[in-house]
Amino acid sequence: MAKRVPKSLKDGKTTSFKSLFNALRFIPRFFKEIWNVNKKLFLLSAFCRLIGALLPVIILWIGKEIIDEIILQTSLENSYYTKLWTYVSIEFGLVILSDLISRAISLTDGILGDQYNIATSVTIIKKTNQINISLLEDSEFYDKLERARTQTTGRVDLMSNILGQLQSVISISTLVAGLIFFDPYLIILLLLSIIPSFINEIYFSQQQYSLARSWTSERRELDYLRFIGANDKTVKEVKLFSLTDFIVNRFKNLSLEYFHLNKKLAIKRSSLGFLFNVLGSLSYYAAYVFIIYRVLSGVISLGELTFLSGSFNRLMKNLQDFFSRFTRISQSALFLQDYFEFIDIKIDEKAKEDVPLPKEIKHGFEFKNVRFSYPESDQEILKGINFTLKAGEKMAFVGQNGAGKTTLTKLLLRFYEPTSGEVLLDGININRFNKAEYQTFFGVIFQDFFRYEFTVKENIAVGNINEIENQLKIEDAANLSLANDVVSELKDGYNQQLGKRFLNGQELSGGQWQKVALARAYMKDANVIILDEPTSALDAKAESEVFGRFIGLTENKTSIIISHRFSTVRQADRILVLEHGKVIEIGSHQQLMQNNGLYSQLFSLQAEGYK
Ligand SMILES: Nc1ncnc2c1ncn2[C@@H]1O[C@H](COP(=O)(O)OP(=O)(O)OP(=O)(O)O)[C@@H](O)[C@H]1O
Repeated sequence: MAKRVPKSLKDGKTTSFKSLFNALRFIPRFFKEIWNVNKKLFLLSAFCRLIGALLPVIILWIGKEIIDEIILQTSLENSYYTKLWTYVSIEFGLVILSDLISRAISLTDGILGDQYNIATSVTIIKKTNQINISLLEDSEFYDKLERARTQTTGRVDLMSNILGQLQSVISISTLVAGLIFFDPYLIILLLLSIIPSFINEIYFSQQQYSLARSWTSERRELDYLRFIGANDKTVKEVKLFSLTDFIVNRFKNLSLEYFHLNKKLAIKRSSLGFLFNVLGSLSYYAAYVFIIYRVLSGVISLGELTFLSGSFNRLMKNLQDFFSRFTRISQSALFLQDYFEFIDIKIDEKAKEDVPLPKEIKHGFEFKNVRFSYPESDQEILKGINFTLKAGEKMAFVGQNGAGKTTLTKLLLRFYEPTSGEVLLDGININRFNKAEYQTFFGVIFQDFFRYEFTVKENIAVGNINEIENQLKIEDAANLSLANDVVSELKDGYNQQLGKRFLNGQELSGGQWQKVALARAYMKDANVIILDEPTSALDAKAESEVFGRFIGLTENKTSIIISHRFSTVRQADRILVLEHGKVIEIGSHQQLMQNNGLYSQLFSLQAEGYK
């Protein structure tokens, strides 16, 4: 982990008000997405909110009529209560309707939110798959991905808040209209009561978001520390090396720093918030006294008093909600910006994919003066590579750790582009083929293959997921990689859950996992098979058997094997020896042994070890 530069709110990296408001421009696009997710439900939610917005003022009005009616009837000699009971029944009906509407709103919001959540998660997974691997290794990009991935609840809240805001606007307008109708001066008191706390809210929420955003990579580090500190995969080493204190201290130091900054902000926000609220209550009571005074002087009725004080109270609450929701909206809109910026990342602008992919390889691949450095690294890993891999040839890559063997295959697979030089397939630069189609040419098992915590069957089928229901093919693949031996020992056979994360999961040994992963390479009828140290964890007998089967099966197939085991390597048609990013030898086992170069030295060294 790189050394971290501590951040505070004063480090100039805070998000400005301008960017906060700027983020609001994504809202129409956001609603278009929600609309596309479920049009009917969206309309229903909007309709409920419209009704919900009009109800408060109607209920207050009916309340006023009830009180005025009571006063009127008590002053009459012959009382007549039908009108009064009608008003009471209407108010009762409206209160029930109001409850129904608010429940309907939270229900529709919940369902819409869940559906939108699913849709965005799917978009993020698909987008991540389209993005160039080199970009995935960029830490700034990783932060963006992290924010897009983790802030789904922020986006769902945003929807409720915006719809709630529209509802508030209608409610506020009707209440203000009522207030203006009776006493326009009350509006001034109302504004006085609300504006200071609004400024307080908006200022602090912007500060809080800035803090959270500038700490994205530290929060990622905290997650990572939590992961290595409490995880079945790392527990052995953590215990054995007594790493718990080291991890705990690192976690504590980092999280306490964040906690203190956050605490400082929260305390400031609450204290100022309290002061401004006192100001709000003062204005409310000033308005109340003003209204009572007008009742006492006979200008307005008692019913109107209840209506006005009720309206004022509600308006104050609605405006408070409106403003605090406004800050929440602009804050979550920043999360929205992260999401849209992520899904808008342009994919492979440079590629001119203008040549159709051949059905099969005629001549082979050629590396021409290929040089390569990893993005954001000055170190040149491949330094002018020239060689051909002929159609149908079995080639082995040999060399010491870090020589560049895996990197060579990554360029062949177009995970990265050469810094200079080119890779050709039958004389055509591989960049000119559609990348996704081109990659289907290959069946690859990487050195760091992934151990999916799925069933055995699914673990094998990931090599060609379209064939997941083809049990015969899965079993054939398992036979070739010796995974069938592993399966026969498992309680649930091919349906055995692997790993320890889920119920009834069974962990495998390193070699057993490798056999299962190797079966993936046989699942598709690939033109080229690449095996990067496929047998490193297998015992000698299993390795020789696996490799024998591989040779037999791939007789006419182009293949690359990366291995440190010379018993495997020697069976290849040709062997390419890499040292410090350069090809220093290439030829058959016999030729290289006669050369007496690095290959023959390494071979003899290993043979010595077996004597
Ligand atoms: N994603 C990456 N970003 C930056 N440097 C990398 C990356 N992957 C590998 N390297 C560097 O590239 C060099 C070559 O790595 P590569 O994995 O190709 O070696 P290799 O010959 O396959 O080694 P091994 O036998 O240990 O698997 C190493 O120095 C490594 O540190």
